[in-house]
Amino acid sequence: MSAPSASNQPDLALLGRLARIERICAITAAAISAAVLLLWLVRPLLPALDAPGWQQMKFNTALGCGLIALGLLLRVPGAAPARVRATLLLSAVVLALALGALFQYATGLSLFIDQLVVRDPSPSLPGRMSPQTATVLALAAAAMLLLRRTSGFGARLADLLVVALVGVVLMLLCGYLFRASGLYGISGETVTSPQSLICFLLLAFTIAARRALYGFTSVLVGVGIGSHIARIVLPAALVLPSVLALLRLYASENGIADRATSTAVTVASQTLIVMCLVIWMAWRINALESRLRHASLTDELTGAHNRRGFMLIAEQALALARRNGQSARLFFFDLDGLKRINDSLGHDAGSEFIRTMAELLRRGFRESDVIGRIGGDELVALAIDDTGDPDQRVAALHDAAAQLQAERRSDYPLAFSAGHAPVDLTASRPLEAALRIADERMYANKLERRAQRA
Ligand SMILES: Nc1nc2c(ncn2[C@@H]2O[C@H](COP(=O)(O)OP(=O)(O)OP(=O)(O)O)[C@@H](O)[C@H]2O)c(=O)[nH]1
Repeated sequence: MSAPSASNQPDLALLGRLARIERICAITAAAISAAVLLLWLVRPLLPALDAPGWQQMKFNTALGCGLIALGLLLRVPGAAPARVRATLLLSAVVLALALGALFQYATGLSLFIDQLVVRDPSPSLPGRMSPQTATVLALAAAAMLLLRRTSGFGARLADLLVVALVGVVLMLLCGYLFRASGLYGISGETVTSPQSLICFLLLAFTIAARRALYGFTSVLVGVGIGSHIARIVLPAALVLPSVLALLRLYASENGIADRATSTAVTVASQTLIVMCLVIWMAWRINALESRLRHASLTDELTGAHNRRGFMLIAEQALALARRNGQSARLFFFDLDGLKRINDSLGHDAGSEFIRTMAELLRRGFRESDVIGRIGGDELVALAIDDTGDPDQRVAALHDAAAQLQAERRSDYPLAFSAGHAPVDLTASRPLEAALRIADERMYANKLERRAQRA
């Protein structure tokens, strides 16, 4: 995995909510497994419990689910090393049980693990978990063993195991939903019971969510734009195919529509929904991108463009002016005595001075002119098609500053030095050249004002 970027940082509030849901899922799976284990243990004493149903979940399956759930409850982030070791031990026991069952199916040999604790009255393969159940438990246990790997082969294997686990459990769920019995029971004796399926769903969700702290699925809990979009689109991607397929099944089974019609309607609806989702995603990404773009080009203190924003927008304004045959003039302002104000009245007063100057420029120039703060106390304005006298404009700004100072009874003079230069639109780098000249003239003005004060 690549190094975590700012966008991949986890959303902590979301992680907190997810942790609560994980806990509920793990506790529910543990409770179902414990109930089934208890029934198996008391069954010899209470023959009435021999009614079929609950026994479909074998003792070893319930034990495996219970141990995985217990491991998830013990191995919360930041758990003590002893708890981590206990979890690894529990996972290893489940892995051994599951692989043992698969070995028995593959070889026909018996490892005597099926009825190790309780006796199962089933006539065929008593006590043996189904192959698909053994697969789920083996994947879950192996994923638990590698749950916290963040790099290298172990991390990739953990991610692969989690994807495989979710895939197998989804296959079982869809088998039930669409009555494709071959998916959840190869034969009558090797059926995954509904109670097992519920446990598998809860455990697969919890393991995948827990892995989100360390691996592939971490993108789903990040603060970035991609994570945000994925969180909204993923539920639709998970649920939509099943809902449409179920509707199609219902329509054709109840004679509402023939197979061809229901297929056509399903495909058309799916296409329409996916199309709307893609368009919505594009809108959302563009909106988030422009917010980011705006933030990266804006000076937080004044709301004017920062240096990068000013250069970008001013270049565009100049290109337009060149095309329209308009003139342009650049004004350069530098606050007087900001350091002294900072030192005597505090940084907040200094920042307020900068904000006030930006406000004065906003009022003194047209909305279509480009205003920016390109340095600590340096502000600039690009005036397009400005036919007025630039010195008069600067004088008007000094007057406005003096008036504001009187109105606010400001503790310091709202004083600034200014320089301006016409932008030569035929030059190779007109903006940079005008900035340099206007800066030099501003500095000359600053020396003049200092000399006047002295
Ligand atoms: N409060 C505040 N101060 C800032 C900010 N950015 C830069 N400064 C300060 O502005 C001061 C600028 O110092 P100088 O360039 O010497 O400018 P000056 O004190 O206005 O001096 P003259 O330009 O010669 O009048 C520095 O002390 C910076 O730390 C800001 O965002 N807020």
